[in-house]
Amino acid sequence: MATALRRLAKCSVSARLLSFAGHSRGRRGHFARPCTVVAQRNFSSASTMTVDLDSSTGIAVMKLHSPPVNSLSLDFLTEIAISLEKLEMNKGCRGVVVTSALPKIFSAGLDILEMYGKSPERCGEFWRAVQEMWLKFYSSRLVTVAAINGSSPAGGCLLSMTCDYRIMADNPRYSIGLNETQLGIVAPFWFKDTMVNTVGHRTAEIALQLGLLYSPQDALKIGMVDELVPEEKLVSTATEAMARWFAIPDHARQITKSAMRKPTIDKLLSARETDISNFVSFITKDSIQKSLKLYLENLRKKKA
Ligand SMILES: CCC/C=C/C(=O)SCCNC(=O)CCNC(=O)[C@H](O)C(C)(C)COP(=O)([O-])OP(=O)([O-])OC[C@H]1O[C@@H](n2cnc3c(N)ncnc32)[C@H](O)[C@@H]1OP(=O)([O-])[O-]
Repeated sequence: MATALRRLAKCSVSARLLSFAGHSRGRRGHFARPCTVVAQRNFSSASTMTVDLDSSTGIAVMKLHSPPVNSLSLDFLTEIAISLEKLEMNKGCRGVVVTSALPKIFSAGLDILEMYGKSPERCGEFWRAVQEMWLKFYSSRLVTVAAINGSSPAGGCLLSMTCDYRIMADNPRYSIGLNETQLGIVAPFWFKDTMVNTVGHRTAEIALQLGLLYSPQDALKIGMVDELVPEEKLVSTATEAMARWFAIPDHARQITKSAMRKPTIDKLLSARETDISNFVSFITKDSIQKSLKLYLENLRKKKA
């Protein structure tokens, strides 16, 4: 299953390059044949998520469902990327709302168990999937709205920041931010760039160094999220928000999105392999493995 998913994901990379307005030719200078995707009105992609496309509105709702905390493992990242790819290739789809099917948690971020005690090869494979998920969302032709219905640390925050618009449930028990330094690890340059593009350089500098997690109210103040609503109104508000974006001709909006995001995307595309080897040599260091072990133990103690 995992191998099949990853094979499909490779096909998906080519499709992303084909589908994104403004730069449809891949960096390697060739067109690859897109994957064949059967358009469906409503479909479930896998047990770890549901994707429902309303063909009357063109809005798909992607609900993440990987208990206990929607942590982003290699397989889950691959499934998310493939699901977005299928929607990209469906002409009836114009926008996607990303949310969680789990109570209180949007996503706990990258699966720490994918970074702890794993072989360098596996770490490299995992990191490529993280990159792929980011590339796919950040360059999506679709209008993407994150409906953040729970805590969203680190990679969860990153996923939401790849979207065009973020709406969070107004619950002070939830938090959001890039807290990597609290784990003794470092957000790579493209996490940092996404944060800078979202909240500005100075705020990102403080937030990243201190690994800050913000309450929804504070996240709204710094522009990490765009709107707060009561939790029960989250998905309906997200679909309403979508109408503002749909009112703009798709091609004009897509080319503008590309112009805003292309330099950040190109920076990763031109350094993908180096970024993977940097990650692998960093994460497999004894000192970093010790930090992760300690963090995992603390998570478990907190639970006990
Ligand atoms: C360079 C790299 C960049 C890195 C980027 C990242 O995203 S780094 C990621 C940074 N992410 C973070 O720092 C977030 C850390 N997580 C949290 O802060 C909290 O879990 C929570 C607020 C998300 C949910 O609180 P809650 O009280 O509702 O739930 P709970 O706390 O009781 O956890 C339930 C179970 O899930 C487990 N588990 C949790 N997260 C992860 C994970 N990411 N992965 C794997 N497992 C995880 C937890 O150990 C426990 O397992 P057990 O004991 O049942 O075997």
